[in-house]
Amino acid sequence: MTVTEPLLRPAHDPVRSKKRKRGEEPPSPKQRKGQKVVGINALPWNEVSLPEGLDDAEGFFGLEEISDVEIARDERTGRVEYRHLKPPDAESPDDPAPEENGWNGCEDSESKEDTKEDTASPPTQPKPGLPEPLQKSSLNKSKRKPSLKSQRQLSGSNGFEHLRDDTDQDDDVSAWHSLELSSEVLGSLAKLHFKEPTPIQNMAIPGILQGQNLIGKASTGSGKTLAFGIPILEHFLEHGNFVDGQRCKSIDEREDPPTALILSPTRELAHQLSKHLDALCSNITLKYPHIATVTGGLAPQKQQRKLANADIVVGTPGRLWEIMSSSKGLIPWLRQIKFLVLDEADRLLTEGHFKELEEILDVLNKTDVNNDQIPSNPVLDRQTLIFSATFSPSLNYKLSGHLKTSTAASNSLEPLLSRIKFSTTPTFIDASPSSHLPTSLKSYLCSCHALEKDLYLYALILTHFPHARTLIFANSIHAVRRLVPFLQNLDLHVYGLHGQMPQKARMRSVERFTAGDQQNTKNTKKGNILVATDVAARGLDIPSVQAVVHYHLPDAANTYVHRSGRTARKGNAGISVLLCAPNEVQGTRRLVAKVYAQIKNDQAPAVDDKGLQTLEIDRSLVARLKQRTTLAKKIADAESAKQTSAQEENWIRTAAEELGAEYDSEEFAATAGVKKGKGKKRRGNEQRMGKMSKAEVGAWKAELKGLLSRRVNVGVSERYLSAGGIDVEALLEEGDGGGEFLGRVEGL
Ligand SMILES: Nc1ncnc2c1ncn2[C@@H]1O[C@H](COP(=O)(O)OP(=O)(O)OP(=O)(O)O)[C@@H](O)[C@H]1O
Repeated sequence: MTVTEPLLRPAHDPVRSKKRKRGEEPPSPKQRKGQKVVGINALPWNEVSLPEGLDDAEGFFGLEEISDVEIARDERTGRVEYRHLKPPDAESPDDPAPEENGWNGCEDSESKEDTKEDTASPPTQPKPGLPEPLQKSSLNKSKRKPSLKSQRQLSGSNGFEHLRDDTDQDDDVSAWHSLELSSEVLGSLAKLHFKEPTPIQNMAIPGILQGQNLIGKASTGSGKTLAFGIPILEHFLEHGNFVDGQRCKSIDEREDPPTALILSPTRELAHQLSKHLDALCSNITLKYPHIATVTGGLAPQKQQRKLANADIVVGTPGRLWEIMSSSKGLIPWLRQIKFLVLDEADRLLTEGHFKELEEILDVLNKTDVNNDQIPSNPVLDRQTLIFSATFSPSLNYKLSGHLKTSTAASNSLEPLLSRIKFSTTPTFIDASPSSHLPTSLKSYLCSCHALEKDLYLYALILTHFPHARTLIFANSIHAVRRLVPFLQNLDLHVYGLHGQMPQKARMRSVERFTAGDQQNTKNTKKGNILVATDVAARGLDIPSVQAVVHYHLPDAANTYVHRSGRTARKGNAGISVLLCAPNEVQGTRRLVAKVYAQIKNDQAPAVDDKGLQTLEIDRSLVARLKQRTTLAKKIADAESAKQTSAQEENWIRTAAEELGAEYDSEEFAATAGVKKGKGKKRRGNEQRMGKMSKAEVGAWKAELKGLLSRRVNVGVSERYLSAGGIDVEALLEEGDGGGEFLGRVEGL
């Protein structure tokens, strides 16, 4: 039987076949020839794109289809087999197959799907006439043409598009030669324009290639991902399952264990790690490893399918454990990995996060003498690699000066070492022994009244980085939900990110924030803002984030390091500003001093506010912005209160209907206001705001629009001007159309 129409596979349904269309030719023997019979998971499934509004509703996110599949039953074994009939030249341009040696029936499109899944905008088509880096490269002996697949894997809005091969010349990568990497990997590094290894890469790669276990510390944005990614890829290229030089999986994929399992504390970081590794494979065509990303928020069935075919598994512990514990064959298969990587290890190992990781480590380390395939002690057969920018317990102090967790140990690595089993004592590498933060980062503290943080936040954005890509951190989901519409009402480009958003919306926010300067900054000169909880604090590598604002103070010094590390990456300049109420200033200075203190043998650092400068904002300017922020806040509150009360009412109506009780909306409104106890005032306010009529809110909006269209009188005094703190040209320039505040303090 041949399926020529698309065969749809909902994420949770078994495969159903369709008949060949009437009048359609059965596949010719020629078509069949050379096309291998493969397992269902090795077929090149394509994700069905859904309309934007659907998000991942009701499990439809992850729906996949396939066409031109022949399904046959082996008469001898009774086994159902699959053969994909579409020859490579008939593949759609969106799904090109490797060009050489005909179609490889063993290929899958895991990595492509990962990229697609994370990409709201359509993927960039490969550029016509793209140069042939392999032919030009002096390092590559092979004259193979790069496949369209490898070009596509670098396209799309994944943060790596700036790395795409868009030059006529390969970069000189001779600085990598001492690391003795393969020509494939060197070719990829050339394509990525990574001319030389970063210090952590220089220090970590040789040892890992020699088989060491390793704990690697280096400041944020210093290239830790490739420090472990390169040796993993080298191992895969040397030992992977290749037939005639092509990556191949047998029908029973479980026979080929994956090379590496990489664990990350957040979903965004896991997806980013996959893309980063994908980019590293840009020069590798037929031996391309399958990278499976396993995180919460996406259909588990689809991830299970991807897992079965994976060479490198990247995941968050929660979802990975969910899949592992429900699938019998997976555990012995994963036990055979050659590399176990814990990225952001100090976070993964903190209490609360550790439970599922502990389960995973337990089963991965378990000895099994009854299984021939699995080494009786799997720990001995694998390398364990651990990375972070912060390992020191001294950074785990709260503002109050107490340790946040019970990891108080004389030796900072002790807690780690006690929780993880290594085959041999790991080597500890510290690529930034005297600093936790990138040297190109400037840190500021801006003091304001606790109730005026919104106003100061707005003033800060307008006065200091109106055109920048800015990341604002808040400590609660509620604060993110409140700040996003507040800033949007002030005509700023703002997106939100927190753990209660559907995964697809989370990805979209990061993509839009990342793509922002192409979309709007060029045209409107507006900046681009992401308001996030600490889900964005670790590992996210968004290009050109110029400023980080801590709207709420970080809970510990290491959180400060990771949040601030979203800017000033790869030696670029960046600023980090802490918005602080007067009573918080002292504790904050103490906390940041821990970060800046010289670290020697991980002693408790001396209190030292070196590195943290005070940022003053002219209070008379702030006062002039107050009317705008008051209106923006009132509009945001009214709209959110309306939404909340509609949701609550809906919920109560449904519950009443289910109980067969009568529901009176007026009675509900009356009683809701008289509830006593905590939150009564807030509920009262919400009710009041929810009752605002459309006309009243409309009037506020009109008033705010009027204010935003007028320039703010900066009231610059002669003294201020002569002091050189104000950009006079900007002051005299016509407004940007948005009625923005003019003037900018240089030197931040
Ligand atoms: N050798 C190199 N040359 C130039 N750029 C590089 C090199 N290695 C990595 N990069 C780039 O540097 C950026 C930061 O790398 P990466 O995300 O691995 O940093 P990190 O140390 O893991 O940061 P964090 O601690 O915040 O997770 C990425 O955009 C990556 O592509």
